[in-house]
This record gives sequence, structure tokens and C-alpha cells, in this order.
Amino acid sequence: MNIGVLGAGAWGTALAIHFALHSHKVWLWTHNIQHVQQLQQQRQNQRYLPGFDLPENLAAVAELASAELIIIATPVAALRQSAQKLVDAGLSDVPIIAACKGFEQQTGLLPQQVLAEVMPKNPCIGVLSGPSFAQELAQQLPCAVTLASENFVWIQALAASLNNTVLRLYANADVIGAAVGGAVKNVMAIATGIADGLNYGINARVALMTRGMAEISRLNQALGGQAATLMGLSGMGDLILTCTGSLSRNRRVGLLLAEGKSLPEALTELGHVAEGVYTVEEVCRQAASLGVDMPVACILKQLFDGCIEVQEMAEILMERAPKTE
Ligand SMILES: NC(=O)C1=CN([C@@H]2O[C@H](COP(=O)(O)OP(=O)(O)OC[C@H]3O[C@@H](n4cnc5c(N)ncnc54)[C@H](O)[C@@H]3O)[C@@H](O)[C@H]2O)C=CC1
Ligand SMILES: O=C(CO)COP(=O)(O)O
Repeated sequence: MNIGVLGAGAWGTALAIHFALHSHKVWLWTHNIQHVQQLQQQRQNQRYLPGFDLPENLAAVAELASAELIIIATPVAALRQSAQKLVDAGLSDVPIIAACKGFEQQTGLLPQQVLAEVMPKNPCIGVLSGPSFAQELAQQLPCAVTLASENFVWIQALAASLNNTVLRLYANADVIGAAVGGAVKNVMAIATGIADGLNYGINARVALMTRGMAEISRLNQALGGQAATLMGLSGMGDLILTCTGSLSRNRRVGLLLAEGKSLPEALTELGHVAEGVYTVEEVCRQAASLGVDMPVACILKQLFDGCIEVQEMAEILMERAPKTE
């Protein structure tokens, strides 16, 4: 298959390398022309995914080209403008997958909803979600993820055609559940990183993950997602990976905040996007407007708003009135 990938960060590069190694013809586009030239000359993504050679059948490009499948792997903040570039290039009908995780800021839309707004006539819009660190996929270590779309016939066929011995793809018709799980687990990973950085222990980590899942479930239900999806790869799977895996950038932000770094300092040190930082704002806005109780997400927002210190978070959460489970 001819596959086009937009976004040459860690994830776009890992996906492009993976599909090229599995006999697909791939182009990888980024908005930064100097970065395209560096990719073309050095045949490695030194800035975002060092140590992995770009296979011969992977072309780094500055101009969008035709493709049978497009994957957008930019941060959510660049999703709308990337999709608009596709429309401007006459590629608005090409089957498209969003591989980014989060709610769009200001609109509160999930990735597939942003794509549907920009390309309303495209019948094949989906998301890729689930536990998948870029470095491990680039190393071709085994990985299983969710491909979700309302167009189930298409997404099932796509999952079957992209499936291989390294990447196992599970088709799912519940695109809301898949996208909500992928978005909100990043928020919980920052909170868990803070707890771990403050040495609160494994009990606290698992309490945060479990109660975090309760928050994700409530929001998912209010937005129309299925509960069963959150028991799968794009829910529980990605929550466990991101809250516990040392490769997680969101978790790392939490660890840096616990060390006493400010949020801007933590993000500069990270050098990659940590979507949870932006998602938390939208999650709390939606929780408030839908009447959904999301105490962990909202305490994190208070921290980012400068209303509390990291050391106060646990006490505020623990002194809430007792509840039923
Ligand atoms: N890194 C990972 O392991 C995984 C990341 N994701 C998701 O993929 C998305 C991208 O993450 P990463 O690649 O890891 O980020 P990254 O921080 O490694 O790279 C971000 C990339 O986006 C590009 N970019 C920024 N603004 C842009 C714009 N306006 N137009 C086009 N490109 C722009 C940057 O130049 C850079 O190439 C995020 O939503 C993330 O949650 C999902 C699964 C795994
Ligand atoms: O989404 C991811 C893995 O599934 C990557 O998480 P981080 O952005 O926290 O590294």
C-alpha cells in the first residue's frame, strides 16, 4: 500500500519506519523544511527518534503526494491545519487515520471529529490508539493497538491489511471510546508521575490509575463511548503503559514537576509534546459542562493554573468526602 504520514516526530517516524519495513511504500511529511533536508541527508530522525535508519522505501518529503492511506501523527494542536493542507492538495477523500491523542483545544473535539469537520465528505476516517511507545515500534518489538472508525467495514479491512507479526491491529467501531481512552490516559500519567516522583508508593500509583480509569469511564459514557472499549488496548492498555512505562513523556512531565521544576521547565527538558498538559484543560471544561466528576484531572488543572503546589495534591484528593465505588 502507498502510505503517507504527516508529522515527523517520534510517533510519525516510528510508524513510517515500521510500515516501510513491512513492504509498504511510505512518504513522511513535516512542515519544517530544514527537518526534511536533515531526514533526506542523514536518513535518521536525529531530533525526535535518533538511532533508527529510514528504510529505502521511505521518502522524507516537503510536499504532500498521493497515497492510498494517510496517517496524521502530528500533535493534536497541528491536526486541523495538517488536515486542511490535505484538502488544499486535493487529498480530502483519501482514507485517513489520526494517530494523535487528545482533545483539540478551544473546540474540545476528538481527532476524528476534527477530521470530519475539515473533510466532511471523506467516508473513511479513523483513529489509531493503544499502548505503543514509538521507540519500541521502531525497534520492531511486538505491539498491539486499536484501529477504530464508525465505518466498521473499512476499518476491519484496513486492520487486516496492515496487520503483521510486529503490529497487531484490533478493529473497533467505537471511535469515541478509543479516542477518549487515548486522550485522558495522558492526564492520568502526569498525575501518576507526580505521585511516583514524590515517593508515595505503589499503592498510591495504582489508586490513581484505578480511580483515573473511573474518571475516564464517566467522561466516556457522557460522550457516548462504550464501556467495553475502555477494557481494551486503547483504554486500560494505554493507561497502564503510560502511567508505568519509563518511556512515557507524560509520566516524565509528572516526575519533573515532583522534582520542583515548573511546567515550562519540564516541557523544555522533555523536548517532545506531552499531550496531557493541553488535554487537561479540555477534559475539565467538558467534565464541568457535562456534570462529570473528575477529581484527579481537575486537581492537575489547579496545579497547572498555579493555584496549588504538587505537595498539596494528595491531601486535597484524600480529604474529600468518602464515596461508594
Ligand atoms: N511518541 C509516542 O510514543 C506516541 C505518540 N502518540 C501521539 O502522537 C502525537 C505526536 O507525538 P510525537 O510524534 O511523539 O511528538 P514529538 O514531540 O516527538 O514530535 C512532534 C512533531 O510534530 C511536529 N509539528 C509540530 N507542529 C506542527 C505543525 N503545525 N504541523 C506539522 N507538524 C508539526 C514537530 O515538528 C514534530 O515533528 C501526539 O498526539 C502523541 O500523543 C501516540 C502514540 C505513541
Ligand atoms: O501514547 C503513548 C503510548 O501509547 C505515548 O505516551 P507519551 O506521550 O506519554 O509518551
